[in-house]
Amino acid sequence: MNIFRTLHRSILILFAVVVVSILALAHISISKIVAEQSRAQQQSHSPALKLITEQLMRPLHISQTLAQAQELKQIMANPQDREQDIFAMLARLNKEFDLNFFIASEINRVQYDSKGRKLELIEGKVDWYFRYKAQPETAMADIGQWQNPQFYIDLKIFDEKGKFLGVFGVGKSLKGFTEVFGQYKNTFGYDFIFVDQNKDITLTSDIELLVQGATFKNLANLPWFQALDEQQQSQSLNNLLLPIKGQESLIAELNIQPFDWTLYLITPLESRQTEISRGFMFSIVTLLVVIFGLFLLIYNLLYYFKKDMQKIKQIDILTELSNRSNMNLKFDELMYEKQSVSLVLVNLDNFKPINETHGRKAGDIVLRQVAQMLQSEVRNSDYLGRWSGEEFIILMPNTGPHEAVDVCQGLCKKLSAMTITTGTTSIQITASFGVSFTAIPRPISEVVSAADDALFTAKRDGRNMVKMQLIKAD
Ligand SMILES: Nc1nc2c(ncn2[C@@H]2O[C@H](COP(=O)(O)OP(=O)(O)OP(=O)(O)O)[C@@H](O)[C@H]2O)c(=O)[nH]1
Repeated sequence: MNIFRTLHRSILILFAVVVVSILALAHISISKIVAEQSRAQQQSHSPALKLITEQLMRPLHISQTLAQAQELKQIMANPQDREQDIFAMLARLNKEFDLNFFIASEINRVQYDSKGRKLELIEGKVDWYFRYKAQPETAMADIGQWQNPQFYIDLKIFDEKGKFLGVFGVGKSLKGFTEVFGQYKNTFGYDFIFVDQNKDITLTSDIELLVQGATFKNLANLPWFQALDEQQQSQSLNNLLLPIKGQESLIAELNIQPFDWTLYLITPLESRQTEISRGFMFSIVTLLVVIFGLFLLIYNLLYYFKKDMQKIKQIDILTELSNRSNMNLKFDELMYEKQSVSLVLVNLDNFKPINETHGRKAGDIVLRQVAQMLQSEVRNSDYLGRWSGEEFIILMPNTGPHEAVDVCQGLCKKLSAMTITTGTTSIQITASFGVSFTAIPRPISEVVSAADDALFTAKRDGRNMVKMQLIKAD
């Protein structure tokens, strides 16, 4: 049946739509997760870069710029005569940049700082100076002054002829760093560990790892680093996923070129998971809403198909009139309501020869046009249906048999006057009518049987006429 094919096809199309939607949404969800993941990745890096720029690069940049100044080189070439100028310059810089500055002179082996202090650079006593002097690097970052630890950037100063004049340095209290790190940790949930070329932890957001006294903690002593195998320890730790302090954490590694320091950015996955899962949940909810929407659509379509099929089941396909079973139901309804009914059987005369002469298709056209004509002519209160092959039935509620006969006379006349055209041929038809009546509830078979008798009489008496047969007991 066509309806089944249509239903089948629609379900297949819907199924395809559902599958395509799920695939599309899955794709979108994955893209979202990846985007979220990348965003979280970037978000974790960008504040770190900002921190490096503000806290490390700025002092470096300031000191590098100042180290180029002729005034500094002149003072450092002749420090013993210009001590006042040195202190005045350092105090001025301190005021301007809010950093501690110092000059360590090679000429008189004295260190001057912006707080107005002087310190003799004696070998064996002031370690850093002689250690640094011996190294080839011209810029170095270090932690010193252990009573109040400072982060230092030291630059070697040379005169025009390349003679070593000493060191110009910028210092920043470690306390300031700890505060900034604390803020970053609260906002972004991650830890910083800066290590120098010896893997000594110079700056960190983890207070437990901060330098104590004059001793640095070393990366190699941290439990999570020790848990790595030798190969991992010697390679980059970038993108390693490790349990650190009981939390799965992702490590990002950044090299800070000018000092040959390395920054390890440790992000506990939990902080990222919340963000990513938020995006993921949104996609899942969207997916469920779409699936639910499609489900509702399919459900409604099936519902309407079912209704349509029920309707189709009650309708004769050729004539589109109510079929026999539907007319049986209508009759039962009228009986249930205790209505009197006239029942009419309308049988086309000599229909077999029409089929034989003009073909069955033409016969179908005749049946369809007769059905249309009868439908337009019966009263609004009447029910018309196809009873069998070339036979129609009319139920006339609350209509006496004589009134029904009158209505049928009119129909009989109209039918005989009808010309049906099928392609090039015109066909004339007539019909015989058998009328019966019931005033009380009865089975349809009894009423139809009486109408059939009347119809037989009409046929026998020459066709194209209306006959009535009442049920004996009435
Ligand atoms: N084209 C067409 N023919 C049908 C259909 N249903 C039944 N018929 C034909 O209707 C014809 C009925 O023939 P008969 O029962 O001999 O009746 P008749 O030729 O009309 O003669 P009377 O009723 O005695 O006037 C048969 O040839 C059936 O094949 C249909 O749906 N379409």
